[in-house]
Amino acid sequence: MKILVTGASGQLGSTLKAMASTKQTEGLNFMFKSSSELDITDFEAVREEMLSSNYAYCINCAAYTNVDKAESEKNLAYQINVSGARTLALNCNESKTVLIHISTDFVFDGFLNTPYVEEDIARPIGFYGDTKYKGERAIINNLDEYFIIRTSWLYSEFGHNFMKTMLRLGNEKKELSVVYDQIGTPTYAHDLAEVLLHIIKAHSIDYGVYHYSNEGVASWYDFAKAIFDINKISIQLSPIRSEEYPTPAERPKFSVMDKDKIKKTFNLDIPYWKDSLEVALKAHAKIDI
Ligand SMILES: NC(=O)C1=CN([C@@H]2O[C@H](COP(=O)(O)OP(=O)(O)OC[C@H]3O[C@@H](n4cnc5c(N)ncnc54)[C@H](OP(=O)(O)O)[C@@H]3O)[C@@H](O)[C@H]2O)C=CC1
Ligand SMILES: Cc1cn([C@H]2C[C@H](O)[C@@H](COP(=O)(O)OP(=O)(O)O[C@H]3O[C@@H](C)C(=O)[C@@H](O)[C@H]3O)O2)c(=O)[nH]c1=O
Repeated sequence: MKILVTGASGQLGSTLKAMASTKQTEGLNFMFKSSSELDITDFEAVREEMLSSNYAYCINCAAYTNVDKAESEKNLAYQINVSGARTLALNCNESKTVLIHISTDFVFDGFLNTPYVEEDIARPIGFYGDTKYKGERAIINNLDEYFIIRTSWLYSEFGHNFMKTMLRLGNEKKELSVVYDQIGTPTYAHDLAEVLLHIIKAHSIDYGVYHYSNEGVASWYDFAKAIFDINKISIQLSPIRSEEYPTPAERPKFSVMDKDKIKKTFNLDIPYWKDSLEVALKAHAKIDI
């Protein structure tokens, strides 16, 4: 079975690439395309790629993910997250390829105080979230056979992410302040990638929108504290309010997602975020020597 992976050099793409040589992916024939090899905003290039190979699935790991910069690079963020998603949907439709697309908890405004379900109204408060939501709509309006997986606070040993930022700052600084009034759930990219492979191997036709993160709830402060505790990094860590850490983009105060739908549909047992963090930190230590 042939699978196209777009945005292959990013965090999730690299995670999938690392898994592609393991037993877990036997029988799956991946074609990994980085941004320079396949630009998802180039309609003709995507069309040619899809029509020339008989892909059963396309996993779209390509995205504009810089939340703060998206506020000033609106055109670029829109092109990648909205037009790119539409281009993939139209071409998947033509070539009968199932699209697995990744979206975000940042489609929600964060005003709820119970976990968001898939049917809750998306009302993004930042431009990144806005483009990700419009990207979801572009897929839903142009394709029937899709899985849109909304995930949150993705981290891993690969690419740029909060875990790696904290490890770097933990080495450089004696004191650090991290916001404690934004609540969500960290997600280890490896756990998410396993779910994507599970959906493919199950040949599922339960198309639609799903929420997936690790289990449990944390603030960014809790996440940072766990990273420092597990790695025994001694740093003076202080909890602060978002107002004390001004950023160009506002982030939702509460973006915990309810995972009942994905758990029931695919019979999943989801790891607790701190258990996965320990696994990720070990994996990071291995590649960092
Ligand atoms: N990171 C996070 O915390 C979260 C991410 N998500 C979603 O998960 C998905 C994967 O995220 P993640 O792996 O962290 O993201 P990354 O930013 O690590 O990777 C995105 C990749 O997309 C590539 N890309 C950018 N523009 C294009 C283009 N026009 N054509 C092809 N490729 C392109 C980038 O290439 P280059 O570097 O060359 O520009 C990069 O390799 C995204 O959809 C994101 O929105 C959801 C929730 C949380
Ligand atoms: C580095 C740092 C960040 N922060 C705050 C800023 C912000 O509110 C929060 C998270 O910081 P980051 O900017 O690293 O994370 P951010 O880019 O906002 O992460 C988001 O990325 C996108 C792609 C998503 O889809 C989301 O699910 C989410 O993972 O931590 C501190 O309080 N202190 C610090 O020293």
